[in-house]
Amino acid sequence: MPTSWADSVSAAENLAAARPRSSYVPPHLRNKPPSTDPPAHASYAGPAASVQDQSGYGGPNVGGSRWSGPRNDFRSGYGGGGGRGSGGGWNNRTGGWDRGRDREANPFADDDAEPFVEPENSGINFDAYEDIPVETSGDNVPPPVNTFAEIDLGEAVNLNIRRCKYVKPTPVQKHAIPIALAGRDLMACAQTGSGKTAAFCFPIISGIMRGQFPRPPRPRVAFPLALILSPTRELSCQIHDEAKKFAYQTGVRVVVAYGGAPINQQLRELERGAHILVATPGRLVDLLERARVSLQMIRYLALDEADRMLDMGFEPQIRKIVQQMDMPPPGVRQTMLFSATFPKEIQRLALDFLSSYIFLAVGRVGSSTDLIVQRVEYVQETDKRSHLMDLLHAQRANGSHGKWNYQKLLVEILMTVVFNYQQALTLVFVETKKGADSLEHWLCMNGFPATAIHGDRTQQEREYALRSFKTGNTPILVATDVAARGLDIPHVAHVVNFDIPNDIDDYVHRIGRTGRAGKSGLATAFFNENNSSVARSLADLMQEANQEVPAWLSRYAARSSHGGSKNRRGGNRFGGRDFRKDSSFNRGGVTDYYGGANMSSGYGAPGGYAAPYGDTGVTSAWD
Ligand SMILES: Nc1ncnc2c1ncn2[C@@H]1O[C@H](COP(=O)(O)OP(=O)(O)OP(=O)(O)O)[C@@H](O)[C@H]1O
Repeated sequence: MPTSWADSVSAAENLAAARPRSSYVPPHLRNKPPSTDPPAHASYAGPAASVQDQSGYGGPNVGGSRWSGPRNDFRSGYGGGGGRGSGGGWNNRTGGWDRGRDREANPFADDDAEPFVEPENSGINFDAYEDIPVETSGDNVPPPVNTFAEIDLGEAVNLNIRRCKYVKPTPVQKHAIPIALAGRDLMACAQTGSGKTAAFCFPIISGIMRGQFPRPPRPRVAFPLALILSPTRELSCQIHDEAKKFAYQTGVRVVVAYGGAPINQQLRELERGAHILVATPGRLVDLLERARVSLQMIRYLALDEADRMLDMGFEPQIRKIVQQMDMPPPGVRQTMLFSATFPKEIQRLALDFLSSYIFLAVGRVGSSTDLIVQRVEYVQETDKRSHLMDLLHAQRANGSHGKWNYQKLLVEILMTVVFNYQQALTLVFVETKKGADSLEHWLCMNGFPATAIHGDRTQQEREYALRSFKTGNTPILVATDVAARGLDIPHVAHVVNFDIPNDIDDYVHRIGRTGRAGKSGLATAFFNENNSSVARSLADLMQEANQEVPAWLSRYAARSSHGGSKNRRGGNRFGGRDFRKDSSFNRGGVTDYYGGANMSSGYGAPGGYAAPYGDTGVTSAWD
């Protein structure tokens, strides 16, 4: 008898291995009554409605009209049996991608070859997340879980969780997964590196596995059931890689589409069928305009880095994709927004995309994790390069010499990283593409193995640079904000903000490339007069993360708060979480949220987004 979740997964794995091959049940047949071989989980015998039953959630918007309306139409065409005559698509045993499932490449194969692999993916300080404050708001919030065993994700997904070496869910997973499995819309804010990708992927994969959907109506057109949008090509690729691991041998097919790469190959992949499409907005709009993708069967929409996706640069494209094509409206599809930062004006804007959503904040909205040791150095513009060189020299010598010395703590962190991983990686953020090229060149000329990534490089160059950095061949990466969000590079020990961003949220995301999954990291910022507009929010952020704030920075902060900070967060950054709790929200005319009213404000409506960021310096992260 299994005594723990790990034991039961292990037992299930043995069982799966022992089971004869012919007993494999493809996903489109899993909800059918059992023939000779009973399903592993009784709950899998039902359609999506049984998920709600399990959760205990009985809110009006889910149990009632939300699910009984157009969503039922989704399933009504299912069950016609047989494969499709031509083309790809799921539910087709003879002609579509199902044919190739046995040949599904093992996405875990590389992990075994990974030289730095750890015995379990629990992180050095994973328990550091346990005490983190969590806030949820909205109607009938489903209760959190403590273990993966409590969540019925299905046998195949459980096996993949084990293959990922995830021992227990992270706090955002504990809360977000039950909410998503209950069919609820969600706006989730949790710190960088805290496992948000799995938090939206697991429920999507599980929902597709247990759901019943009609066959795609047209050949050569992809009709994904889930769409995951992210702001950069590299992040989309990473989410695709992760999702393929989580979906391995579930029968759920994940396809990625992003700009800068040949479209023909992506079209071929799409033709073979895509349950889950991970995409950057620009390439997706292209595919939609070519009528090679239809969104009419979308059942799940996830926006990763949602605040970035809804800010000025991306908003028109997102509106086009979500509101002006053939995607089902809020309430029919399930929408999930995730980020580490959620400015209130973006929360307000997001109302247009959500239906009676739950707001989840793990830690304070927009805060950084205190696993990252943050240092701010006063460095004049002209001295930045030599200062960086000192810093890199000190790092190369494991912190043991050099005029730059961050005392004992720094040495400890670097030594830990060096001893644990042999190869500590350093990510240096600059503001402009030209600046990235020039700093990369200068570092190389001075004997430091550096490469660069920014929006003016070809996709091939970008991918090469990232690969070379990840593998440790080039342990210094100079980057613009194109690498600021979402990228999960395991051995980044040090993030240097050579140029401090104008937007404190960008700073939060940049430093979040280290100190991930419970491990500690170091972030150094070069501050000077040019950054005074961000002094206040930087000092507040550091204080909140229990970091030492230099006295000179506090003086800058005091000065900038008198003069009025240009930073978009202004005074309310640390004030609240769910903006629906603000009195100004209720005064804005959208008063009836908790009564279940339709919140959609539309363009120019009183509750809509009227306050663009102003000069945010977001020049290089668009894909
Ligand atoms: N339950 C878990 N146990 C152990 N490790 C986990 C768990 N969930 C996720 N991870 C690992 O944590 C790391 C960070 O996860 P992820 O990239 O999803 O973070 P994130 O919250 O999306 O970060 P960001 O805000 O930077 O996008 C990844 O390496 C992932 O494999």
